[in-house]
Amino acid sequence: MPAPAALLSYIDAQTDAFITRLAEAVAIPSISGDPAYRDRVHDMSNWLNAQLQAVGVTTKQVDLGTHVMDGQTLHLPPAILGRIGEDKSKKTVLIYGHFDVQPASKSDGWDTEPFVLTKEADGRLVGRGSSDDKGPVLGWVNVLQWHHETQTPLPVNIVFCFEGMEENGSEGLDDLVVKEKDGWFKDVDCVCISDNYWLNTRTPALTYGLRGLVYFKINVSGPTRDLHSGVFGRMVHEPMTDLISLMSRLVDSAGNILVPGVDDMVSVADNEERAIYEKLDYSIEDVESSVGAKIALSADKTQVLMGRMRSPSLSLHGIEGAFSGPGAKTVIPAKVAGKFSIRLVPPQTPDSVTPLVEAYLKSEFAKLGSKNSLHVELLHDGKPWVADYKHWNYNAAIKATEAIYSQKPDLTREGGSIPVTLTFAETLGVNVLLLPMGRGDDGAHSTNEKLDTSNFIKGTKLLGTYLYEVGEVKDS
Ligand SMILES: C[C@H](N)C(=O)N[C@@H](Cc1c[nH]cn1)C(=O)O
Ligand SMILES: [Zn+2]
Ligand SMILES: [Zn+2]
Repeated sequence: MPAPAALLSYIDAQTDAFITRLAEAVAIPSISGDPAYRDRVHDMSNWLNAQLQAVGVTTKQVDLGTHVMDGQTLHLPPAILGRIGEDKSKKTVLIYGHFDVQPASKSDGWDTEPFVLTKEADGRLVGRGSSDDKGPVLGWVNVLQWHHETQTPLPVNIVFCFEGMEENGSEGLDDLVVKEKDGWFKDVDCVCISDNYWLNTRTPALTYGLRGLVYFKINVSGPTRDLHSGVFGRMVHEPMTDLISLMSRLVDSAGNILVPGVDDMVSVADNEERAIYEKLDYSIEDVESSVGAKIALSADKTQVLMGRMRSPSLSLHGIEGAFSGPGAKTVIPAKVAGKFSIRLVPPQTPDSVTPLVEAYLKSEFAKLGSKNSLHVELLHDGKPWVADYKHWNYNAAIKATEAIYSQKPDLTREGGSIPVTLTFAETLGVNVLLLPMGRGDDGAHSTNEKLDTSNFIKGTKLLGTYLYEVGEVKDS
């Protein structure tokens, strides 16, 4: 049965109400990576839990214990497990999403307040989390609302798993999935995650791969306090000088990873594999308009796409403890910490890459002849994931996309990471599908993050239609 026409017209009619609900969600600054905002992530868990209950979902909030961040012991935000439908004749879909967000402040260069959802004249809904991942999570709630109000049974049983630590390594969630394998997650037939983006701004996508991640912090320390550069400059080893030197040895300007062995783990694409990327609807203009500058690493679109989808990448993120304020402070910082991460692709794993990075940093540091101290920390990690896109779960999503967008979706691999994806696939032994709602230029993790109203509304219809297509699947 296709999605009922009444559901689709209800979604259109509720556009303003759905945007108002998204605005409420965006207004809660649920930044998981900043201890100062941890209570707000808890608030967000409570808010979403109430929204789910209001549309008929049975839920429980699960305490995931504590963890240490920046030297502080913090309570992890409770995950939300939900369930609606217990009909043994129907398939059971596990839906995952996250309600935490990346940090954002106006001073980063936002044109509007990041935690005030602002509707632009062209339909863009601008605000932190609009696309990653509050809009998609609320897409599911929107679909349930019609079923609840009209007392229409769902075409499938749904199990939900929503978390508030995805942007920081999904701490505690893997253990919960393993623990609930034969409990809450018993009978799950497939997984659907809406937490990534189309490749471009035109073509809907289904995603069958994610890169993994190892995120490092390299601490360099020396003096017991910050020093005056006029008094101590050229008298002592300076931590920042050592750190910059180390960080400059990690990656070159063409994106090559300089840690020996890391790039070599990945085979070169043959012609058959290149053809997959050649066929995708993408151009150098797409990447350059998304980033707002003509800075693509190559003029060859296939090369650029493979850089994101099937190659590892190393990015330098920042330096804690470095002077970054206005003015010209003549300080020698006493201790600094550089942060960088490597996105991993098969066959790389955190276990195979981490020792190479640690050994390289230690040997390069030794070459500096510095008397400062180096301490390398792995902050979090996740394995890469690739799925079988010939599975019925993908066929259902292809049909749903054609029904809503009258277009065949691109089949993509995502450059980002969602650590729990592989855990679902391996622990539950089921197929996982990524069904993105937003466009490639949404600016997730960036300033002025947005979700287009049309993507929010059509994306809601897509999620609903996908459930009806899964409900139609007869085999396995
Ligand atoms: C793709 C997903 N929406 C996402 O943004 N994932 C994050 C996960 C992460 C890991 N460490 C910090 N964040 C990402 O890929 O960066
Ligand atoms: Zn996300
Ligand atoms: Zn994210």
